[in-house]
Amino acid sequence: MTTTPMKLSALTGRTGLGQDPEITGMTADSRAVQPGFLFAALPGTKMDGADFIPQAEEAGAFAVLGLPGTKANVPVIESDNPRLALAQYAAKLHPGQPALVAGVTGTNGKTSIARFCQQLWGMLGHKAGSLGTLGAYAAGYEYTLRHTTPDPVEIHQVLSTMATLGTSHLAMEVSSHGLSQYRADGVKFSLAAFTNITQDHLDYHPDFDDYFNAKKRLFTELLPEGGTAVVNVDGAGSEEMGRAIAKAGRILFSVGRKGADIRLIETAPLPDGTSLSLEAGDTRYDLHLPLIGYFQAENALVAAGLVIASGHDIGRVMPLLEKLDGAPGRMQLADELEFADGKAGVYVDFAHTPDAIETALKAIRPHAENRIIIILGAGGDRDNRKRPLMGKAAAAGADKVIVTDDNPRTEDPAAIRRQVMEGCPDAEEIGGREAAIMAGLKELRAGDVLLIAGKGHESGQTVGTVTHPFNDREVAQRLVGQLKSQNDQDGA
Ligand SMILES: CC(=O)N[C@H]1[C@@H](OP(=O)(O)OP(=O)(O)OC[C@H]2O[C@@H](n3ccc(=O)[nH]c3=O)[C@H](O)[C@@H]2O)O[C@H](CO)[C@@H](O)[C@@H]1O[C@H](C)C(=O)N[C@@H](C)C(=O)N[C@H](CCC(=O)O)C(=O)O
Ligand SMILES: Nc1ncnc2c1ncn2[C@@H]1O[C@H](COP(=O)(O)OP(=O)(O)OP(=O)(O)O)[C@@H](O)[C@H]1O
Ligand SMILES: N[C@H](CCC[C@H](N)C(=O)O)C(=O)O
Ligand SMILES: [Mg+2]
Repeated sequence: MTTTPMKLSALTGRTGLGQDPEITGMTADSRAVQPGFLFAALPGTKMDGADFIPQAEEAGAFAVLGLPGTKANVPVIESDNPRLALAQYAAKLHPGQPALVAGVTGTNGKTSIARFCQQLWGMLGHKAGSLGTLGAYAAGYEYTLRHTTPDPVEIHQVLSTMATLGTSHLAMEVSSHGLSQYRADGVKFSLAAFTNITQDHLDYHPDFDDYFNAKKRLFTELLPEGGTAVVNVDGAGSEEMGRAIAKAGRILFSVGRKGADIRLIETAPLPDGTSLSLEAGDTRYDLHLPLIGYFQAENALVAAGLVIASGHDIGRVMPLLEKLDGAPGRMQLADELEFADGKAGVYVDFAHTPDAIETALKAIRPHAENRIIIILGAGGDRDNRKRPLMGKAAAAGADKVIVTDDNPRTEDPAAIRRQVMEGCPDAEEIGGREAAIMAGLKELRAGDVLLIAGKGHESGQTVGTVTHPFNDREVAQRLVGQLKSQNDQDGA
């Protein structure tokens, strides 16, 4: 990571500050202040950062950034939008980023697309990276993140490190929280992509319009004029987003069934993937995508669109889709149970919104000769209005529903389960996630599929404020192992 200590005046462009200390770092958390730091006193959702100015000064802050009227004993930089100012200053203090950064937003599909872009660029010979829910990755570099779109200081520390390592292409997820909190406003985007918008995060956004408008910022404010925006035209909200993009003078690259640039003509499920027939210009491509589920095809096309818009020939990019690996925990086959008359697949998926539950169940249906059993819960301290809708989508698309705990966080797990079950009153309720997975496995017969939804790649389950190790795939594999050895013993 590059940090360029700067005089406060040079960093902020402000003069007449009285003192002009050299700033060596910055943070919005008083607990992370070190001598020489600028402390950003941000009004938050729970607390007011201005209340922590004395602690920041005690820890050695040389300056404070805050709303007009902020008082401190060190120089104060007043700003009507201190979050935006923090993002701009972080980009200056930690300079450097991959030359090409593509931002990906939408309710579902961001992580998958970021991962696919990283792989495609890599296959085309670039040093490529991805940043988002799974963490930050580039060749020889892995960094754990607590957020899909981290705070601006962390973003620019990571981007600056990636640039130092020679990363030239980066796909990064830009969440609606990130957009409404200006976390990524210091990033220079060349490209952006939109997947879809359906209900999520209405605990944070006052209404759906606010959620939509936050996502729109990526295209109308962060992507510069003349930049290209790739849109999945089959995604909910894509028409309105497309109009906003065109109105703002950004170039629209559309993919999907009604895509102008890449048109999906036909798709069919295969035992181990999806067949795609596409048209781009006058050329037709018949491909075998090694990923299960139509939604993966949508995401792969958006990724291909970004890579083509980054300057690669479509004829070179398309065949590479046949080599994509799925993102961890997204419709991933965890294990199989074998019976005398056939097998039953156990899949792990990260569906944690009503639309994703519906989509994931539709995606897996062609792979179930018999029943689909779904295990789901809902995260605590998150949008509670989506819970009954998730339950309803589960009941509509599966043959049997088991409602269990996701990450209850600081909420009462039983109360969350009750809210999910408002949408699926006939579901079986099993609080412990491991017990629920075991019950799901024991239900399986030949031709059935078990879909364990909601936690995907996650390596822990957060109960209260403590995160216990828990990974759906590993737990499922261990329990399948137990069942197999039990069956072997019974059969012996
Ligand atoms: C709702 C939300 O997004 N909150 C984020 C926001 O917190 P906030 O500004 O509201 O914080 P607050 O607790 O009210 O405190 C106000 C200020 O006082 C400061 N403070 C507080 C205590 C103290 O002792 N000293 C101090 O300086 C805080 O650092 C903060 O700057 O800014 C914080 C610092 O960046 C984030 O850690 C925090 O994320 C919370 C923990 C969170 O859970 N966020 C999730 C919902 C989130 O951002 N998710 C998105 C979307 C995921 C997806 O769709 O995939 C993500 O990008 O991950
Ligand atoms: N294009 C899509 N349309 C609808 N559902 C999708 C799509 N892509 C993925 N999904 C569903 O959403 C889940 C999460 O996918 P992914 O992690 O790629 O999305 P995300 O936008 O990064 O999610 P998050 O907001 O949690 O970071 C998948 O496991 C799948 O169930
Ligand atoms: N980035 C998403 C992930 C949710 C995953 C799910 N397992 C949950 O805990 O709700 C969020 O923080 O809302
Ligand atoms: Mg993600």
